[in-house]
Amino acid sequence: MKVIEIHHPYKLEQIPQEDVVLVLGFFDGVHCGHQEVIRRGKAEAEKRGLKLAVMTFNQHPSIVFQKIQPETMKYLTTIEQKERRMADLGVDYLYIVEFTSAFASLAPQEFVDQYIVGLHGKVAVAGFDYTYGPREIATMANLPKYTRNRVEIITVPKQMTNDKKISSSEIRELMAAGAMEEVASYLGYVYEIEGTVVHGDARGRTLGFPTANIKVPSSVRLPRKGVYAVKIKVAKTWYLGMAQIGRNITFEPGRDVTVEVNILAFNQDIYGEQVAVEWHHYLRDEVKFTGVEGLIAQLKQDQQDTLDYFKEKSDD
Ligand SMILES: Cc1cc2nc3c(=O)[nH]c(=O)nc-3n(C[C@H](O)[C@H](O)[C@H](O)COP(=O)(O)O)c2cc1C
Ligand SMILES: Nc1ncnc2c1ncn2[C@@H]1O[C@H](COP(=O)(O)OP(=O)(O)O)[C@@H](O)[C@H]1O
Repeated sequence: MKVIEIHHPYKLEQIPQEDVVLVLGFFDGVHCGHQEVIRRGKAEAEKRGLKLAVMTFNQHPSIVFQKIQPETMKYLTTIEQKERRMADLGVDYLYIVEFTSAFASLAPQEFVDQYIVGLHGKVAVAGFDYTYGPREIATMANLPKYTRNRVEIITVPKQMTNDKKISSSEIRELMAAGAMEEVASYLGYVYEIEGTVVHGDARGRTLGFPTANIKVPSSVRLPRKGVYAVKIKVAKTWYLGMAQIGRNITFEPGRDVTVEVNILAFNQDIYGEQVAVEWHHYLRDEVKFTGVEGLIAQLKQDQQDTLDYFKEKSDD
């Protein structure tokens, strides 16, 4: 897959000179609904012997339209995660357009001329609610008016599970509730974050439960605070772990939220490693203990609960 980063206006030499099926969307999370749209594009591309291109943005349009501060936006996928999932879905060209005011102010006709026809889109595929300008006029229903027979248009209807629309906002709500199994069923994979192992207060080892403190970019959306059964990938190997997203309230009231993972049956120095954490199951809320004994007893219980959870899952 070739990644093409675009800053409006693009340079002609950036655009591959071949016809493509072009799939449009922001695709935060690349969830089951998104996957369906992209698979539809892939099928159309294969049918016609064309390459598959996807156009997404470097940041969410609401940063420009609703004047949201970029650092407060929390995403389900980083650009790198999105790229990997797109590559896995068989995308040939991934356009990442910088969502700037200049780009946002394109009229629908300009957008279609420059960013669908101009990117050699012979077929445009998007979800039913895709917009490319003012909500009232820049709809999928109006797209033929602007493409004027130059492009075949395929609108993918909303994808449902249990009578609910699969949407990034629904997934964000489930994340805020810690409902990670449901999150996984909507995403089509277990929610995953990536970060670097940094130094903490070196207290974990004194409790008998060393924890890898994971620094994640501020744009990464974390599940609700609490304790989870997780899997963690260290140097290409996956391990079981128990994690806490919290403030270590027993020791340091008021400190920032940290992500820490005690890796089960593991004893290595991994400071500086890039790791990935899969959030499988919410176990409990963070508790303020009156002494370390209570915390240690609870950590032993968490370890057992984690093992039980994964054992039950593998028995299914
Ligand atoms: C699975 C797990 C559960 C935890 N639960 C709690 C908790 O309920 N209350 C709390 O104050 N700290 C909890 N902690 C955080 C410990 O207090 C923390 O790991 C310890 O202070 C070590 O911090 P350090 O890595 O900065 O040295 C938990 C940590 C893990 C890994
Ligand atoms: N089972 C384990 N789980 C997590 N980290 C471990 C484990 N065994 C050893 N380590 C190492 O110990 C470090 C954590 O020890 P800890 O005392 O909690 O210190 P810190 O406060 O710096 O995180 C980890 O970053 C890692 O390098």
